[in-house]
Amino acid sequence: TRKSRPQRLLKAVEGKATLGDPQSVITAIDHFCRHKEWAMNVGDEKGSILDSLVIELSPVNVLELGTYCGYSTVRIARLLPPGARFITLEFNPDYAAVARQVIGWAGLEDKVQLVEGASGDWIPRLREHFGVQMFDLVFLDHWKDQYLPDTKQLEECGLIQKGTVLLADNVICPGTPDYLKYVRNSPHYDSRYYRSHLEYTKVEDGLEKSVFLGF
Ligand SMILES: Cc1ccc(Cc2cc(O)c(O)c(C(=O)NC/C=C/[C@H]3O[C@@H](n4cnc5c(N)ncnc54)[C@H](O)[C@@H]3O)c2)cc1
Ligand SMILES: [Mg+2]
Repeated sequence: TRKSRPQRLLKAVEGKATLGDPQSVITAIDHFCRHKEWAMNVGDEKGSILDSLVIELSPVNVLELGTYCGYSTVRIARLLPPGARFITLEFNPDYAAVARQVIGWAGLEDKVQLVEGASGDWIPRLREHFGVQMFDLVFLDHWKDQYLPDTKQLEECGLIQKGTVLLADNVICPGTPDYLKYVRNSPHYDSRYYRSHLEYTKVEDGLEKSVFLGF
């Protein structure tokens, strides 16, 4: 059967990137998505905002919701300090399989734990299963209507504590109106919008950074 778009994206990485070189994997994916086939990676423009926030935060415990092909996983993992722990959740087995290979091609498999499953099932189990107490950074990039319920579940499980930074992709396009209203109106979050564009296009989109201030 015809290869899927993620499989074609992986072929582009294998054809163009240098094994063990994360930047070449990022460049190969961006080139593929800009010149061959668009794909819903955070992309180079929003990706550089993500990079600067990861560098500034230097997080020890990171959670990503929605691995897809692993593009943002590689962007984040390549900047993490030694000893950091990075868990990324992906419930589509085909996407997870591609992401494992993309992460492996970047040589970052030792920095990332890709968990195949749904965020709703796994969030309540992260503490006892991985021994993680709280997350310094959560990158939300999965189904847009899942951002709010998953954030509330992370709060309830005590995985969001004072200082935790939530970084949400696509708050304009496709948009996450209920999530945005929640973090912007809540007295427990200090929220800020980083204006950018939908990956590989001129359409407006952006990232929302929300710092949890404690209960
Ligand atoms: C109208 C319109 C359409 C598309 C766009 C363009 C556009 C631009 C973007 O940057 C986008 O992120 C998106 C977008 O829809 N992203 C959804 C991404 C899902 C991935 O996450 C996985 N997943 C979804 N729910 C869960 C879950 N609970 N637990 C674990 N994994 C989950 C899926 O298996 C996918 O791997 C779309 C713009 C406008
Ligand atoms: Mg996105």
